[in-house]
Amino acid sequence: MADEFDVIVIGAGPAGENAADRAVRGGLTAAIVEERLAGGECSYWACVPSKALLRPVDLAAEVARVPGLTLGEIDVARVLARRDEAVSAYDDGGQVRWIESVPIEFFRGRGRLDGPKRVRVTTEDGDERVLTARQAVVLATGSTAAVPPVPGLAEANPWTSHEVTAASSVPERLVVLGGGVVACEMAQAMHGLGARQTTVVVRGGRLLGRMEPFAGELVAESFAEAGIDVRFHTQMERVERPEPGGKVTVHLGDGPPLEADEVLVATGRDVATRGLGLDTIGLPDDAPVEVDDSMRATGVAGGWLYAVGDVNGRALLTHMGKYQARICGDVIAARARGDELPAMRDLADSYGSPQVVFTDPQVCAVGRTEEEARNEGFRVRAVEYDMGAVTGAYLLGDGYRGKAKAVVDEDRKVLLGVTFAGPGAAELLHAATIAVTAEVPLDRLWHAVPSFPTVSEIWLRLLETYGL
Ligand SMILES: Cc1cc2nc3c(=O)[nH]c(=O)nc-3n(C[C@H](O)[C@H](O)[C@H](O)COP(=O)(O)OP(=O)(O)OC[C@H]3O[C@@H](n4cnc5c(N)ncnc54)[C@H](O)[C@@H]3O)c2cc1C
Ligand SMILES: NC(=O)c1ccc[n+]([C@@H]2O[C@H](COP(=O)([O-])OP(=O)(O)OC[C@H]3O[C@@H](n4cnc5c(N)ncnc54)[C@H](O)[C@@H]3O)[C@@H](O)[C@H]2O)c1
Repeated sequence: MADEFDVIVIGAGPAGENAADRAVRGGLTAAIVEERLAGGECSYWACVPSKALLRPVDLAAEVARVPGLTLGEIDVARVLARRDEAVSAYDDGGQVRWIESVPIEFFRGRGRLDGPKRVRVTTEDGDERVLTARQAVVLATGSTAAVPPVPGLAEANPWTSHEVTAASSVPERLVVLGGGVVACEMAQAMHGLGARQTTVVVRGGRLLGRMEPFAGELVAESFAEAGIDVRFHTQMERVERPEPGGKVTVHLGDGPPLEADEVLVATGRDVATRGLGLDTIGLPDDAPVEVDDSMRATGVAGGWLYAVGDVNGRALLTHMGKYQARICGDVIAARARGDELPAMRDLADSYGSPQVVFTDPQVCAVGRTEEEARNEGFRVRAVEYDMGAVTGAYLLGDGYRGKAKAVVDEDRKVLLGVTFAGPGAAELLHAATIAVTAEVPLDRLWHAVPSFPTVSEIWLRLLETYGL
């Protein structure tokens, strides 16, 4: 095996794999270093298993809304088996074969920067090898679950996204800490699969605090109806678990303690930079790796270091990491050829990344919220519409509840952001992403006629509400 490549990527998650792939497509040689499983968090402990667990729960909610259909018991063992299939039973053979077919050289081991353009790889057995990059090193090491310093919490060995997505059984009583995306999705999945007593402990007053407020309100209503107990404005003060794996007692800032079989911590992510050798090149190792819009790390002499995906802290989403990676691989190949192509720049992150939260109701958004747009100084007008009043939504089931909001830049008459919250709303998002990213003028968007009777008629209603 060679020790010298044009590009060396550390981390074979979705971002790392795409960066290496694009560099090779651009005519370069590439190696990728992965300490665990090729495919990264997303494939085994995040997006893929969480959605495999949520799908039956989502479908059960849909069935319950259609008169004449009756849902039987969810066969949890089969749901878990399908999740195992979705994560290839935690075997990355298929991914490694794809990597090698590109061709990208695959190194299993922990990668660490060892000075400019050098990567030290340590295998599980402790063998070491130093690889040298002719053009660039790309950091794509992702992120890990953050565990806040609540007394007794770490000692109680709580679940994080890793354990909950890989669960081999469903706890009867679950306490979830956090009110963000992981907390909402996994509380819903676990509750739907049998965690009959699910309590979500939220320090603030909202679920999904980064999105338009109505989104979290609709999810909270749906949780209350389903019997998920959401405690707002509550702190987790102390946790006790005298027996490893045994019962957990969670003490809150107010009210009686909660008894549970498991605690899930879903309070955000730490970027995976520790021990990566950033100190060998004068960068901090406890913060996201700052990059410019070509994904090149700032403040590194010679400009040979790049960072894509969660590790640069721009947008903690698989599709955005992959997008950044495509830009990164193309830029590295172009610079190696001596081209400096200004078109290859990250524009999408600055518009506001699209995101789908797979709860019931589904929540999806792209661009800026009204509050963000106003804070950034845009002259804004926002319009809202009740999605349940759209014929296509009504036909999806009884009691369809949902809401949509469009945030308009009044100076340019283009959309700055769109949010939908409602059952099945996920597939509405890409139209919004195109409208926001392509800055389609509203009087042009008016001529994009939605089909009857689809939920997409919400577009027509939003534009009519705006005054078109
Ligand atoms: C429960 C959950 C559900 C999610 N669902 C979604 C979703 O539905 N949609 C979505 O877009 N996003 C979702 N996300 C976010 C998504 O998982 C991340 O944004 C995505 O995985 C980031 O990709 P990445 O390639 O940057 O990093 P990762 O997927 O974290 O991959 C990084 C890889 O680098 C390896 N690595 C780290 N350090 C080293 C080292 N020193 N040497 C060698 N290898 C190393 C790791 O082992 C890992 O394989 C979810 C996250 C969680 C926690
Ligand atoms: N469907 C999806 O797109 C999807 C699904 C899951 C995760 N993700 C991504 O993964 C990332 C991580 O998700 P997440 O839910 O862990 O993070 P998050 O940032 O979305 O939410 C973290 C939550 O924890 C709370 N919190 C933080 N510190 C706390 C503390 N000390 N005590 C109590 N509460 C605290 C925050 O107020 C917030 O409600 C997100 O940025 C998201 O983009 C995406």
